[in-house]
Amino acid sequence: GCVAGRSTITPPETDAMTDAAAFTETRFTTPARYTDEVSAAASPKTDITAPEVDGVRIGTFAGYPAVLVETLDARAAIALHGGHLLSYVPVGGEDLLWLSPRLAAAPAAIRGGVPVVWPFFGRQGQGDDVPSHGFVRTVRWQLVAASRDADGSVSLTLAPPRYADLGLDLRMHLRIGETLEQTLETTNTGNVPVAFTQALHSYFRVSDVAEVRVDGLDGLRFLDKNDGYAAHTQIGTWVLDDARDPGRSDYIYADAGGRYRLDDPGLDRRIELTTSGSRALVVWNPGETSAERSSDMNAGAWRGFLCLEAANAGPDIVRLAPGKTHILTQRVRVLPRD
Ligand SMILES: O=P(O)(O)OC[C@H]1O[C@@H](O)[C@H](O)[C@@H](O)[C@@H]1O
Repeated sequence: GCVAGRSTITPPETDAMTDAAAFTETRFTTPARYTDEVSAAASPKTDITAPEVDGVRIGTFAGYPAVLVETLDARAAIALHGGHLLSYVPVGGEDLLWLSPRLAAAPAAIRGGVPVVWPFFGRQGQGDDVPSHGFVRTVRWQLVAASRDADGSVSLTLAPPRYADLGLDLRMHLRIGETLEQTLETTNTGNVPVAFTQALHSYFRVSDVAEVRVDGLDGLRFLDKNDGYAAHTQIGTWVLDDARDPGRSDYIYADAGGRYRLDDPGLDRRIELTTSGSRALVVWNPGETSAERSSDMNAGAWRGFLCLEAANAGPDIVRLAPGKTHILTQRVRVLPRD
């Protein structure tokens, strides 16, 4: 199809950003509890007590036990499996998120929504012995707190199992209202500094990934994971234009400004994503070839989403001293197209 703009991909400049010596992530070992937690997640529990908060229920969504939220401004569903936001629908609009109609059975990671990637992105800085994207996607989380705010929005706090041997503790906060606000709060509970990576791996629903564009990346350097992490410079808006596979994009943008817009003429909407505590944005779509090998996506499904991942990844590594807390927040809302 014909696209509004084209991103120009320059030849690789330097491999300095992929120099192993520049990366000093903590090498994590799988927490002792992890395997048991994953086995337990294979048979999701449904006997969850609902908090007594207006607009908050416990039910199921896409077959998963979930926290169901309804406010005057939006509806949302959060699976306890993975603490995974599955759906966010502003009132009068359509879901901002894409969720695969062909999900793999639990305890597999859920394809779509907003997977929580923590405490490492992919296997960045790790060995082959750890699961890709960390230790919280495939285990059962707890709902820790829920409240209704003065403006009618609902705030939730969820937490994955506590892995004492990790030396890090994670809490996730969600605020469901006119805007979706999602925060990963990581505390160093040990007595040594920890360097970690992470992402809120949002799958945004689009009319056709080949017809959308992403603003807010112009001039940024990015690492192409499909090209051995070679560094390139983005010129103009992001559009899907990898000649090797027209559907493929696996880019980590560095020193990113934290404000991005996904323009979708087909759905007649613009999604605005703003972030704080994050200097990386990952723009991912598997492309046709790799999507076809995937057991949890229907044929052609890759056209229906684009992942914009608010991340600390690539050169953006969080270094956290004992007792300190890091906060990554994303805010998502729909803007009118003009
Ligand atoms: O299939 P998974 O584990 O959910 O990962 C999906 C993708 O997630 C992206 O964040 C990575 O950059 C990709 O390389 C990866 O393929």
